Amino acid sequence: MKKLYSALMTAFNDDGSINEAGTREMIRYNIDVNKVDGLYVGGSTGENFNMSHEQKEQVFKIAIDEAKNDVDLIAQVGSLDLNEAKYLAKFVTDLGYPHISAVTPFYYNYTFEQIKDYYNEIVKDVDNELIIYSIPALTGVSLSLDQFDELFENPKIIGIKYTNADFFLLERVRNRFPDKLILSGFDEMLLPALALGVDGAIGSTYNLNAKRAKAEMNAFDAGDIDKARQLQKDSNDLISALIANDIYPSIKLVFKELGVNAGVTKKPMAQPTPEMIAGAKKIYNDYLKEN
Ligand SMILES: CC(=O)N[C@H](C=O)[C@@H](O)[C@H](O)[C@H](O)CO
Ligand SMILES: CC(=O)C(=O)O
Repeated sequence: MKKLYSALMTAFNDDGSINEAGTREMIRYNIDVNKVDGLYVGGSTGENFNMSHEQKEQVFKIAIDEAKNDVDLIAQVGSLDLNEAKYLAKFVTDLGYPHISAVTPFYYNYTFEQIKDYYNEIVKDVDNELIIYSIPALTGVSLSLDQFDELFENPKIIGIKYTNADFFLLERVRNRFPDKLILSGFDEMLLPALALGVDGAIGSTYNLNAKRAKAEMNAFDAGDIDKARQLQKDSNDLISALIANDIYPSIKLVFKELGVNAGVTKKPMAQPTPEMIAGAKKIYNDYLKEN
């Protein structure tokens, strides 16, 4: 069975502090209504790279406290501060997170040797398994097939969250590492990723659209490609509208239409404008009301 994970959002108050109740509401909605298989905590969608260290700890605590063992949990602990990444890897492992993940270190154009050292350091002192978070469009770091192979020499590194539109590389990765966990990261390209044999998907829009994505996975597994394509088309109408309205703040605004207090994004992410709020209402009415 392929797994579907929502990339958990963090509900913020207007002053940039964490809205704990709202964050818990989103976790519950994902578990109780979306019925996702898991949550990816502290990723891009969670605005991890906007947060203070204390806020990262707070979110990791809230998520596991609310989700308990109801769904799988992956904690993204990667940081430009390797000591922080190592600390958080231990912190979430002690909290009981079954998996960790770490973004490729970015900004300084590290060599592959330095990137490899970063990953080996993060897992060295923790009894946990790590999923590489590869997102070249945001990090500028593209790993090659041979480089993934070298990272996988460490048995604690078990998979890739593959947020990359390079499907040639995805095919090469899938077939070179049949036993590794490959999770697709671009929601709008779920169907081609399924065709190449990914084990599941993690994404921001599953917060709102998990049922359709699950139905698409099921249609694909049943060999009903026409149905899967129709569902991907419907999803992409929604995803296009969310992107045009500014995706992260808009997912939170649509959550409000669903009765979930998702708070706002943290500055410098966009704060809601009247146009954005109207846009989110329209997205809800056009694509989600009947769901
Ligand atoms: C940067 C980012 O948010 N990536 C997400 C996951 O990897 C995706 O879920 C996208 O938000 C989504 O596919 C829309 O492009
Ligand atoms: C999956 C993705 O969106 C994230 O890192 O949040």
